[in-house]
This record gives sequence, structure tokens and C-alpha cells, in this order.
Amino acid sequence: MWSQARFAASRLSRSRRLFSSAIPGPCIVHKRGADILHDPWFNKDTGFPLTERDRLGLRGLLPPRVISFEQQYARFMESYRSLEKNTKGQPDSIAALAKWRILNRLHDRNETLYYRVLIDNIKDFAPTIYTPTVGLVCQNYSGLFRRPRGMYFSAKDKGEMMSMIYNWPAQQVDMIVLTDGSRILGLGDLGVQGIGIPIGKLDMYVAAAGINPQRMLVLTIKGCLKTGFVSKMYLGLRQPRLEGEEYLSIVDEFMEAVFTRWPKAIVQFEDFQMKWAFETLERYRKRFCMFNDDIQGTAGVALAGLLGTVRAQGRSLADFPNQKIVVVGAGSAGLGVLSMAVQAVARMTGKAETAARNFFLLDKDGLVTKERKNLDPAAAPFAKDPGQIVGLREGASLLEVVKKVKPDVLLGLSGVGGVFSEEVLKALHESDSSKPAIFAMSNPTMNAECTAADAFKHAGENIVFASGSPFENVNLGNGKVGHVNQANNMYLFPGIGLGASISGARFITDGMLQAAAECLASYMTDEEIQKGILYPSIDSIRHITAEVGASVVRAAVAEELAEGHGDVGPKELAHMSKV
Ligand SMILES: NC(=O)C1=CN([C@@H]2O[C@H](COP(=O)(O)OP(=O)(O)OC[C@H]3O[C@@H](n4cnc5c(N)ncnc54)[C@H](O)[C@@H]3O)[C@@H](O)[C@H]2O)C=CC1
Ligand SMILES: CC(=O)C(=O)O
Ligand SMILES: [Mg+2]
Repeated sequence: MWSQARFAASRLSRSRRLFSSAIPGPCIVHKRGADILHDPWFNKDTGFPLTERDRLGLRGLLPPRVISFEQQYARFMESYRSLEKNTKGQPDSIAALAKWRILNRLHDRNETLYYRVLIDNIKDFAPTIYTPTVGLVCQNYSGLFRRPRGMYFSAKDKGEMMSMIYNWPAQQVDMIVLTDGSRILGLGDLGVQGIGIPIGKLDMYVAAAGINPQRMLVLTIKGCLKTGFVSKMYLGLRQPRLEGEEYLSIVDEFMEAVFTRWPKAIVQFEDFQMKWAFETLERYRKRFCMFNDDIQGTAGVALAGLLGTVRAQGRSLADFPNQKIVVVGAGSAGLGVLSMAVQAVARMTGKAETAARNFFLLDKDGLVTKERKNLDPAAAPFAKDPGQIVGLREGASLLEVVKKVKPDVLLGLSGVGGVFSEEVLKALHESDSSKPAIFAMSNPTMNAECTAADAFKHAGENIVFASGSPFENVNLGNGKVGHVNQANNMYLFPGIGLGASISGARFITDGMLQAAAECLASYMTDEEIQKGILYPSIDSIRHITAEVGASVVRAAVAEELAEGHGDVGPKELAHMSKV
């Protein structure tokens, strides 16, 4: 019998085998001399032993002393720590970019060492390679650009994508993260500069899922400008975004090209503006193995947090349908969360028609009701009957909604920093809930709906708090600590991608995503949950990702979709899935 942990461990080690077996000979290096030193995939810097220096034509190209990998690692960490010390007291953005630069330089030079330091220090480095610093990097990407890290497709490449995709040097690619740059975190349309996000996501794939970086690809498609983007250095096309059929025909061509070359790849759509996020998900999810991280990954992480909140209140999970939940932001992320949470309520109660009763949705125009003019069809299932709660009208403000509804949970995916104002947080303090929860999930930090300190200050100490970007725990005095959770889709997307890849499923189904969310939801112990800790520490991201990956594989097997990957066939997967 396989326990879940053993299964997960086996999956991971097997995945390493899967992901490493088909690389076109990491041991057979065709390059020689300086070409090797300039190739970060093969470069070992001063770590090449003398025998390799002779064999690879490196003798004389390096200082004579061989510095071991461990010594190089220690030297890098020393430089990093001294940079950290030297940038203390400088403006946050300067210190953050300095840290990003030193990591990026290492990445450009020596990938093996880069990923080693990243994996070993993921908690320290995640805020640099991922949110919040990655947002700053995207905003400044055209100036920071030194080497291409991924591929760039634009409107000018129509008709050429099939041949272009063969320009990528790796024979095998398992994971692809794709953005069109149109909604980068809460920073809006950054065009080609948005490629920083998929780069950060793939770094998380390496750190969390152990996926071989040589078999991953980041892509940006249609590096067009939003109108009015005026930076002189901008590296994308200087023309408005394509719209309608013209846009879709480009993405269609791109998807065909990718899956023609790599039929077993998984494509993660990232940071597409809402209209294209939903449209492309519906268009491709039954044709290709793909998912939208902002809609589906975020939903699973939020649902796990919402279920954790019920446990933190000391209630049974069966009480989840009674929780009053206010969702602020009716975009791809907010609607994704609502859909998954409402489906969970429908499953629990068996009553789909009333499942959305306790959810309240607001967008930039306030409470969304059935009276809304031009109601977005995607938001329609969550629109309220005006009058369901006396005094709550179409477009009611967040403060009015919180005062009237007295919610258990306030969940923000609006992209608007500070929208959970002091008044709103104080109103939440007066809610009916024994332990209200605040999820300020928008990224990066400046776009968070409130800070952790403000949440504990105004909504009271008896809250559960989570944010999309990291905040420090809050010192509440008298030895008490307000715990800060990071509610970020990084807890699920690496496991979804890993599980989908290992299973060899042709599609990523709702069942596989639900399994991922349930795995995360059940990961924390009651003791941790009682302390307000809803998600694992980033230090354990490898373990939770293995668990999530295993649950995705099991769901794919149960749905008879698992076709296997590499030398692991469907029968073996089915056998290993038996617990
Ligand atoms: N923590 C996480 O894992 C994730 C966080 N996010 C964050 O969520 C945010 C939103 O992402 P998307 O839904 O894709 O964006 P979006 O642009 O599709 O949607 C934003 C929504 O917020 C609403 N909104 C704007 N101003 C508002 C206001 N003052 N009050 C209430 N609602 C307002 C808009 O009407 C729209 O419905 C971004 O900041 C993004 O970084 C997104 C995905 C995952
Ligand atoms: C985390 C993430 O995917 C976002 O903020 O868009
Ligand atoms: Mg995203």
C-alpha cells in the first residue's frame, strides 16, 4: 500500500527521472572552450575540474584554482548577504532591484548554481524572483533587459509561428507559461514587459516542483502596446493591441505551433486581461492540456483558505455554506474564486440553485446586482437580487455592504491598494463572525487591499489574515503575534502543472483542480489552523507541491485520463495511485 506521502515522494523522484531522461544529453556537451563558459546551462565557472578543463578546451580560460560548487555557493550567499546589509535603509525599490540584479546575474552565468541557491533559500528569494519585486522588474523590464529568457511572439509573426517555435533550442519542453502582458499583477497592461511574470512562475516551477529548467519555456505573445504607453525604451511593438478575431487567430496559431512541436507540453496562461482569460480558457481547455492560473489556480488557493477559516472559527466544514463572504473584484481572479467556492457549497448542500446566496460580489461600481446595466454574463450567476438584504441597492459601496451583511470573510482581488479602508476594517470588526477573515490577495504589495498591520489594528486581533504578496507577521504586544498568510496561487500552480505532466492527461479537468484545492485545504493541522496559519510556510513548498501533484495524478487516473509520461505508462500510474 502506498501512503500519500510515499506516493508523492515517489512521484517527485520519478518526475525528476521523467523530466531528466529526455534532455538531449546534458552529459554530451558539443560546445567547447569559451562557448561553454558563456552558456549558463553548462557553465560551472571556476568549478570545472582540471580533467574537464583539458577535455573541453578550457585550460587557460579560467584562473588555475578549482573552486568547488559548495565554495561558489558560499561565496554567492556571502555577496548576497553583504548586499542586503549595504542596501538597508535605501528606498525599498532600490534595495529590491539590487537583490533581483545579483540573482539575475547569477542566473545568466550559471543556472545550476542559481537554482541551487534558489531552492535552498526559497523563502528569502521568493519575494525577489516572484511577487512583489517581479512587478517592479516588469515595470522596468525594457531597461533591465540583458539577455532573452524565453520567446517573444508578436502580431508581426503571423504565419511564421510554426517555424519560429523550432528556434527554441531544447528538444523537449514540458511546461510553458504564456502571457499576453495585458494584465500584469495589479499593474495593468505592460505589453512585452510582462514576460517577467512567466519567468518568475517558471522559477517557482523549478523551486517547488523540481521541474528541469531546460525543459521549460516562457513566452509572451503579441508584445503590443496599450495605447498611451510612452517609454522610449519599450521593447515591444508600438501599436495598439489586436482585438477580436485578429487576436484569437494569433493565439490559435501559436497554440497549434506549440502542441505540434511538443504534444505533451502543459501551457499555463498567466495574467491575461479578463475578457481573454475566460475566452481562451473556454476555447482551449478541451483541445489542449492547459489551464489559466489566475482563474483556476487562484480559485483553489482561495477555497483552501476559506475552508481553513471555517476551521479556525472552530466550526465543522459543514458550516462553510453558512459563511457570508464578500468578494471585492469581479475580474478573472474574483470570478474564478466565486465559481469554485459556489460549486463547493452546491456539492455540500446538494442545492445548486441557492449555493451563491451567501456570496456578495463587488466591482469598481459597487455591489453587483441583477439591476446592473450591461451585467457581465460571467458575473451574472453571483449578482444579487436587490432587496435580498434590506437597504442594499445596486452599486452599494463596500462600506455599506460590510455594515449590512456583517460578513465572515472579506476577500479582495480588485488590484486596488487600500480599498479595505480603515472604516471598512472597523465595520468588519463589528461583524457577526466569531473570527472574521481578511484576504487582501491583490499583487504586488502596493496593490494589496490593506496591509497586515492595518488589518490587525482596525479589524481587531481576533482575525485571520492573508495577503497575495508577503507581509511580516504583526507584533500585537504582550508576546502575541498576528500571523500573516500568503494566499498566492504559487501553492497550487506548480503541483497542477507537475501532476498534469506526469499523468499525461490530455486535458486538465475540474476534478483535477478540485483535487488540488482539497489537498491544500487538508494540508494544515488543527493546531496550526487554530493559530491562524492557513497555508504551509514557503519553506515547505516542495512538499506541498509533491502532495498536490500526486492528488492531481490520482484524479486524472480516477477520471481515466492518465495516459502516462515517458517510461511511466497508464497502468503503472493506476497501480501507484491505489492508496
Ligand atoms: N494572490 C493571488 O494568488 C492572485 C492575485 N491576483 C491579483 O488580483 C488582482 C485582480 O486580478 P484580475 O481579477 O485578473 O484583474 P481584473 O482586472 O480582471 O479584475 C479587477 C476587478 O476589480 C474591480 N475593481 C477595480 N477597482 C475596484 C474598486 N475600487 N472596488 C472594487 N472593485 C474594483 C474591477 O471592476 C474588476 O472587476 C490583481 O492585483 C492580481 O495581482 C490575481 C491572481 C492570483
Ligand atoms: C499571483 C498572480 O498570479 C497574480 O497576481 O496575477
Ligand atoms: Mg497571475
